[in-house]
Amino acid sequence: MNHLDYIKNEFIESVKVKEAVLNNPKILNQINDAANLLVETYQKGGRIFLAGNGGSAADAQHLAGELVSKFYFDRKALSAIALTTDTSILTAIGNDFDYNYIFKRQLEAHATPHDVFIGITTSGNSKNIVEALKYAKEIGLKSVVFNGKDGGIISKENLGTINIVIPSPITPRIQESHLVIGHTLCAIVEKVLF
Ligand SMILES: O=C(CO)[C@@H](O)[C@H](O)[C@H](O)[C@H](O)COP(=O)(O)O
Ligand SMILES: [Zn+2]
Repeated sequence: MNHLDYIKNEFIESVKVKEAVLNNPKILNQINDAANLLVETYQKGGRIFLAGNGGSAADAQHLAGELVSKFYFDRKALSAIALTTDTSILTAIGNDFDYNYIFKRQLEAHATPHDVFIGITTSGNSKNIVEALKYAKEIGLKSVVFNGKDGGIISKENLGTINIVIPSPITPRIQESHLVIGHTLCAIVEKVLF
């Protein structure tokens, strides 16, 4: 079978969403603000916590890896913790409390108002991200949301300090732009700090 037209179309659609971001000054400024927030957080000794579900859990881990290990060049390790990786903690909280609290409870354990929480969701509706953001707001922990579609509950309830909504209704297309943003933030953090 020949899938070439389908393959080309997938790339075209991916590029279109990225172009929409490139031509949206509001989103570009939000990414700029997020970069400055991360730089300031590290300069003051803070840490970054990240979370998401499914593919966005993988993105959270991917970006934590860039910061803790290295991105473009070797430099001091930066503290970044993905809240998606410890199955004992995740199953205990899910089992003993509720799946909606798997990230909030970990923030309660580890985060301070000097840190930043990055919540990754394509719908803005995932309850465990919503609960984590509500808690962050409550304790004065700043947050960056990689969001999409109509921004969901997170946009309606204004839960993120910086709420970046990718203008697409398609989950994978949104995730692809989230990754460009995440990589760009890692690059800026590394460039400014080292
Ligand atoms: O990677 C994908 C789809 O590309 C899926 O695993 C996707 O991340 C999952 O369905 C998530 O549960 C969706 O959650 P969210 O983006 O709405 O917060
Ligand atoms: Zn996916």
